[in-house]
Amino acid sequence: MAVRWKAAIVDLDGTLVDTLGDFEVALNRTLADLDLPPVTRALVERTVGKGSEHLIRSVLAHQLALPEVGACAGRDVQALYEPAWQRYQHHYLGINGEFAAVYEGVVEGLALLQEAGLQLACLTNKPIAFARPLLEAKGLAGFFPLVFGGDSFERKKPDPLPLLKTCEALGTLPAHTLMVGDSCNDAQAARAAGCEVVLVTYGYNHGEPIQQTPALAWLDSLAQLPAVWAPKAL
Ligand SMILES: O=C(O)COP(=O)(O)O
Ligand SMILES: [Mg+2]
Repeated sequence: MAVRWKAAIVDLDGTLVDTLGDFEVALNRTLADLDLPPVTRALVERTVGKGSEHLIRSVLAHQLALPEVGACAGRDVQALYEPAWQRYQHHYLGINGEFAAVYEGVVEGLALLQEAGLQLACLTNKPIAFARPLLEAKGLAGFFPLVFGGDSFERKKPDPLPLLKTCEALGTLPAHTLMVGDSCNDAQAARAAGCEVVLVTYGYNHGEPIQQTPALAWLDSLAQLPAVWAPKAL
């Protein structure tokens, strides 16, 4: 069956790898350094998806507002952001991949995309310095000749710019490039760039059901990708 796309751009966190454990550990070591209480995994799950800067700012705001923390001069998000970002990079790079797992069906799904003749690029909102070693550690780097992070371009998803730039690097038109992601950020960026989008149901979407987000398909596993181009195979 001929596939109408020449390339696929694949998201990382929540689509290829379940990284909530890494986020939780790196954030909680950062918060401990700053003498702030730990976050819950549920808060992390609701907050990831818009890059590390957004994650750190949101978590600091949430923890500083806890009744047990109490107001203290000079301890606001603005003042704590820079030290938090420094500690977070240190801790994240120290554990990158250790508390994370590749989702079932990912290796099979990526192999199916390759067999269908699609070029692959990984496009994540996490910093490129975190993304490359994570893909290496999880045995997925070989699938992706192109990897771009949240700091690779001027703006992050949901802005269409990173998708347009990735299409340029792939040498494909957005209309011939499929986006595979787990959140409304991926879908919004794809729509604005002119790429079709397939969403997985098992990732992180700010606590909202992903089925509310328009997409070509919502898949429980990347191994179901052929159903998108050959619906009768289901
Ligand atoms: O770091 C994040 O915010 C999530 O990144 P993602 O784009 O790979 O889902
Ligand atoms: Mg994601």
